[in-house]
Amino acid sequence: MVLAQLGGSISRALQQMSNATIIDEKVLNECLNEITRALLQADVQFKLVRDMTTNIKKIVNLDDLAAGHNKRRIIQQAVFNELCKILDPGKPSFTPKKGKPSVVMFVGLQGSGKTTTCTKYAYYHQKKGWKPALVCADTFRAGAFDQLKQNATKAKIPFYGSYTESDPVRIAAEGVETFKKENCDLIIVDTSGRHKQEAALFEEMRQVSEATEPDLVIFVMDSSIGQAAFDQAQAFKQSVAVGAVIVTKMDGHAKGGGALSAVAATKSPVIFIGTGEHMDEFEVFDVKPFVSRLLGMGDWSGFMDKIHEVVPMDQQPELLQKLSEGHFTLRIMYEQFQNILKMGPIGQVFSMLPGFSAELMPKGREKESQAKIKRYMTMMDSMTNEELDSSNPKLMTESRIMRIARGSGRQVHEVMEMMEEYKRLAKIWSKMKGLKIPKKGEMSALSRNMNAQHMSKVLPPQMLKQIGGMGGLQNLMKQMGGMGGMGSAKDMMGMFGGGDK
Ligand SMILES: Nc1nc2c(ncn2[C@@H]2O[C@H](COP(=O)(O)OP(=O)(O)OP(=O)(O)O)[C@@H](O)[C@H]2O)c(=O)[nH]1
Repeated sequence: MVLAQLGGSISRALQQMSNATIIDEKVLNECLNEITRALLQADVQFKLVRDMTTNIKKIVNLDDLAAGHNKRRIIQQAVFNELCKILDPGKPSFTPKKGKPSVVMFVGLQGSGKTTTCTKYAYYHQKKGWKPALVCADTFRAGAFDQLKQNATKAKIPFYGSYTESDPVRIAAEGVETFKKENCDLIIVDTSGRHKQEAALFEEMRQVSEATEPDLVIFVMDSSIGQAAFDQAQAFKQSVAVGAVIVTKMDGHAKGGGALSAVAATKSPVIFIGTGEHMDEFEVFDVKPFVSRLLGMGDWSGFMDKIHEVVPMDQQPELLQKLSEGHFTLRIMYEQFQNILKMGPIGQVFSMLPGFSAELMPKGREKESQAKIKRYMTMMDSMTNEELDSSNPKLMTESRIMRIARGSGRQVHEVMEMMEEYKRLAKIWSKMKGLKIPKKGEMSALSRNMNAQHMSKVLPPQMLKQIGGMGGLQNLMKQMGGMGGMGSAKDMMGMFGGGDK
């Protein structure tokens, strides 16, 4: 994840500081020096880093902190606030309203991902019932119109452009006019990529803006933008009224600090992030959860949303009932695997938990574990209903195992390995036996039933250790209660137990 390394370094600096018996000025300075180094290494602009550390020092007055105050928490909070301030200047951007025509113009450096992002933005709104349209005012890059046309056609979004007209101002104005007449409520204007050194192109961008009178100008920026980020972004802001930012390619491994600087230069909030080349790899951006995850402080609301997204509430009681009776079948394991795959990268989900940073989850291992899950599912596809619904592994005789291996095109030892995995999970789940199941509509009661003791029994030891042992777990559960109760123990354990092995 972009910025993961930065987040990891900052978390480590804070951790080191909290290991000190007394936090005095010297310890604080050392910690801030570490944080400064991490920010500079990640390409954050020097002035921004200096301002940030000055502000932290101003907020954290060690003399004023009464004994007993959790100094680490206060410092961590100050770092958190400063990073949030960079990504969100405090004033929200213009938000288009459904049914009311708005013009949104996209600008940015060459290759930043504008054309791709325009379509993602249109598609996102189309799915929510808007009537978007795309105008290609990029006459500079050969193929830009074709690219937009192709994307728009795929998403069934109307588009406007020309192979012959070379004046982008004219195309933009005509396109906007056309779509206004067609009652489109979100008219998106894609422009050519340009650098601040290209004065003529900047003048052209200003003219496109003048001709189309956009309600919102979005600055699209590639997360791998380096040290030059601040000046480039500032140049855009000075020429057109940039009101929001979209950071693309957040799925890569860029250092990402340049993007932080560029956002600061535009004094505009980040509203979406691009997380892949596909149309739906596009997410609404929320500053606090993002920074929280970055610093390994967790994102409870995101975590809960993800869980509810994967298993709808109405499907949970039935499963819990079976588990409380001690019936962990292969079919349940299959469904668990389906949930895990639906949930997307496990690392991303774990990074929402306090104490876990995305950095901790090696990408390679994640791919491997997903491939394994898919392999197991293929083998289970060759099983009979009776086998899937039984919780008696003895049913799986040698001849059945050979049959399943043949049917799924896998090796016998692989089927046996899958059965071992089933037994391991069944053992973990057997500890759920006797759990009191809340009635429908009483799901939050589950969080009361599910005490830390119960949880500690089912979590893999290394996971429990990372959470901070029993104490950490109790804290975690307390926070869960504060967030309205855990959605389902099944989901939580499904991920811990079945996800990352
Ligand atoms: N991995 C990844 N790739 C992306 C993302 N957004 C865009 N891209 C890729 O980045 C490349 C450039 O994207 P374009 O949309 O063509 O960029 P552009 O800003 O319109 O380019 P110019 O018109 O030359 O300025 C393409 O290969 C896209 O598929 C993203 O979020 N993640």
